[in-house]
Amino acid sequence: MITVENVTKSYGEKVAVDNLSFTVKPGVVTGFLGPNGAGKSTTMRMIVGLDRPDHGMVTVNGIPYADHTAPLHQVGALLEARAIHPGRSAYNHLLTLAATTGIPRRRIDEVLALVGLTSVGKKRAGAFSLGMGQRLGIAAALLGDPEVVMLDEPVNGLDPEGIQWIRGLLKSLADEGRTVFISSHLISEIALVADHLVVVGKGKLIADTTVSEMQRAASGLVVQVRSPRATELADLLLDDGVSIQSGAGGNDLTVSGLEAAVIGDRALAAGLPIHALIPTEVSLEEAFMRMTHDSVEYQPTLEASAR
Ligand SMILES: Nc1ncnc2c1ncn2[C@@H]1O[C@H](COP(=O)(O)OP(=O)(O)OP(=O)(O)O)[C@@H](O)[C@H]1O
Repeated sequence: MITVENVTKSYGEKVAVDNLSFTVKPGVVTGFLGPNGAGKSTTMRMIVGLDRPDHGMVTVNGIPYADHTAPLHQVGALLEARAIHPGRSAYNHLLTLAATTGIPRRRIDEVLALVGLTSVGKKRAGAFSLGMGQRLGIAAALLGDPEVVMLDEPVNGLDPEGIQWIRGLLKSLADEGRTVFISSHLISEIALVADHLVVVGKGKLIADTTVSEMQRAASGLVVQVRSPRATELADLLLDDGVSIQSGAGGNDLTVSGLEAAVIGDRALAAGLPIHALIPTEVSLEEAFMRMTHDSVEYQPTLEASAR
């Protein structure tokens, strides 16, 4: 279990994490999602004590990381900045980590097998592909047989087979009762591997939800409506948070911000006929973009996005 409570962290004037609170529970894969610069890596660094909150508290299994007597058994982390000596073999890289933390040698063979690198364990890590490098990073994170596994952008750059592999691995770690916490700035990546989502933007919590709830909430809110009295209906529905676009024929409306049932009820109450009422499927990408639009730190300028 990871608990982040009212955490704020600034670098100079820049507020990287802003009064953030959430809990990551054991037994499920939780995705940590947000646009670039949202504060994900900063939060993860605070979880493993590489950075200190200015305010608030971060605990792992009830106590701050630094206060654990055997922290590698508590949290295994793969953070973005990986330091692997390119001339060293995968085995020796893990041996160095194990030796400095009192982990027995046999565990190295176990984690190499777990990530599918047994046959290349003696090869130079410098010759590894991106996917093999990711596997080695994950092997290092699992070395201490940790209760909490935390990986920063683990799917980044993996091919479909690699993604499928990591999905299976993360699910099996969660099924063993571990806490699994992974970050990404792409919802398409995280939806493939996570069940629960913590969404942040500009250092603040935007949503603490499941992938399916997020899809459902976003999907229901764009509705295609057809009515021979569309203009009157549009006037009736228009309100704060509701946007309406008219179709070319004059009878069609695209209503965002109201559920189909509410539109139907209001039309009935006003005696306006409805000929079609169709909730539109919104992709997860669109749901995520809507949710985080105001929190994207580096918006493309109109000129750049038009190019
Ligand atoms: N050591 C630092 N010094 C100054 N500013 C920093 C430092 N670390 C992070 N920041 C700033 O804090 C904000 C949050 O950065 P962070 O790396 O935590 O975001 P992120 O969500 O992990 O982004 P990404 O998806 O791009 O990795 C950014 O604006 C970043 O520039």
